[in-house]
Amino acid sequence: MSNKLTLGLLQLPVGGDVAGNVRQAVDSITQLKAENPQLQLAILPESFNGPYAIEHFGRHAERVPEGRTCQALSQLARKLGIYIIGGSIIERDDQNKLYNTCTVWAPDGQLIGRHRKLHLFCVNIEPEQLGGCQFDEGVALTAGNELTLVQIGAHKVGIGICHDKRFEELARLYRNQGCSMLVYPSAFCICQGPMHWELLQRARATDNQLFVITCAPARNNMSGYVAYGHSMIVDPWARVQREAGEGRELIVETIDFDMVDEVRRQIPIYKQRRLDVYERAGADV
Ligand SMILES: O=C(O)CCC(=O)C(=O)O
Repeated sequence: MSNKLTLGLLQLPVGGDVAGNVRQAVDSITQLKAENPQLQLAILPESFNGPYAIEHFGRHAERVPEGRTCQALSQLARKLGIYIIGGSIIERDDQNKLYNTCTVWAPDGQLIGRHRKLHLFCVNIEPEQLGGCQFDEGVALTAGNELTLVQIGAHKVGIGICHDKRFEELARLYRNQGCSMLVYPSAFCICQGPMHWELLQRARATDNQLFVITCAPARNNMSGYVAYGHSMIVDPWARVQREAGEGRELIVETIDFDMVDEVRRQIPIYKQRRLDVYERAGADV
């Protein structure tokens, strides 16, 4: 049985028109599937339906799964018969709290995962460092409290959103629970992107010996928050298998999960861990 999966990364520009952003996502996924009938999974960027900006979050928030973006993704997944990892949207719950949420849709249109970003993005980087970056999602958003593991075909996939990928503990927990792929819809900015984007992705892959996938918005120099782009597929050897540039780009790639077992067999670090020592030293592993 084939252990392969064909996936698409949609590195799309995001503007202020929510309906237009959703239409663009639907049209682009439809086009990708028409040109690549073998496509099984489409992945969208963080905040793909509205600007990634504190003052915008409340304006384009919606209920999950009743909201318009969610319904569009559900119908599209069913129509095309594919999985969709729906980047992220701003979710509003019944207590009016807002979350940065990734929804995951099965080929029958059912919602099979809802990940509320666990680690809210909060940095204050001074301008001397590549122009600097100040952001505090906690001003507007509430953090999630759950891991989100979904089944894509035969494969267990762990979901995180952008800043979540800085936290090795989360990736380790997913690995412990049997994941062979981690997906992080993301939107690093042009300050931290050059320093940490690829490094973090390859680090998570090296530690856990699995595929690590990111999908980012296209760069737009006119927006308040300038995204770095560079959507990327890193394989379980921690090699960059595919990488987008900065602009709008649709990537289709087939990944082979046999590689996960191959790496784990040849470099068996998981079995070599000294849990006895770590536990004695106080680690919660
Ligand atoms: O962790 C970072 O440096 C960037 C994170 C980010 O942009 C986000 O979480 O949206």
